[in-house]
Amino acid sequence: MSGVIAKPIARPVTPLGILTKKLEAAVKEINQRPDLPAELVNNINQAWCLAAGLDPYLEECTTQESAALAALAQKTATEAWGEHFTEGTTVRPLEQEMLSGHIEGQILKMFVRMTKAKKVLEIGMFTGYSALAMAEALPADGLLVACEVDPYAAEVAQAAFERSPDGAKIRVELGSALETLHKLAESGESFDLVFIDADKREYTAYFYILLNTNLLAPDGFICVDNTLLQGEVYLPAQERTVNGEAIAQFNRTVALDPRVEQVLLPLRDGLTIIRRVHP
Ligand SMILES: C[S@@+](CC[C@H](N)C(=O)[O-])C[C@H]1O[C@@H](n2cnc3c(N)ncnc32)[C@H](O)[C@@H]1O
Repeated sequence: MSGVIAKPIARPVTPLGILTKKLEAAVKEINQRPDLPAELVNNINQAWCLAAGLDPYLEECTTQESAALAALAQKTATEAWGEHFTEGTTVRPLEQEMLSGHIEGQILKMFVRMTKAKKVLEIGMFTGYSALAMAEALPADGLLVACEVDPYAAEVAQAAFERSPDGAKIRVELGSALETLHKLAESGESFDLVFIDADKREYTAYFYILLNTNLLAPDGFICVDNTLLQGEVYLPAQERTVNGEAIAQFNRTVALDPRVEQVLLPLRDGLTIIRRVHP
């Protein structure tokens, strides 16, 4: 026995991951077909190499995550999330694929540094990977408020925060994100950077609360995860899931709102960056 805990393989949850898996299946198939034209076989093999090589190359060229983040990613990957839900340990069906991870964590961390944010709001914390990544870039007197509805996920996150020198900058708000946002707005809180990553069907409601109150600081930025929703937003509308339709509507809402400017980055499952426009 090696003593190493096996890490379950994560299923692909990004357009690139799904594309790579489909190309891999096509490559297996065509390589057993000597009758196919060599150019077709070559093109499909090259397409697979292009797709499969991108994420590992991004990993290779991006600053390594801290030991605390690596340990948290490992802990999240080895939790029995399916059993936790059926046994009632979690109140929501959670899965390891929800964790943003190394590249997105480093991007969010970079945004905190670039914007010189001192107060960050995260809507949807899960086990705390993105919260801790952003907290690592905050100044010593910075604050990150993280909203999470699941007590077990919050417990895993809190344990990781206590093991990190940057964990003390994080305040967890347990409960429904919408209720927490109203409470924060009523108490006059304001944030330089907001990361939206909770219930996809509530994204538009989060967006409106942030813009209609002072929760988003006048020069603040909003980062929104999963705005490509595994490609569903640009694939035929009749094949969309409920979440896919919710994100497609959210993207339209943002695009039509004259109070903001935005860009959708094709990073992982899509990351939209939004800024309030000053007339
Ligand atoms: C995709 S995960 C967040 C991943 C995390 N940001 C990260 O990068 O590791 C979404 C989280 O939002 C939480 N969530 C979903 N709906 C929520 C709600 N209405 N209020 C608060 N949290 C919610 C889920 O329990 C889950 O932990």
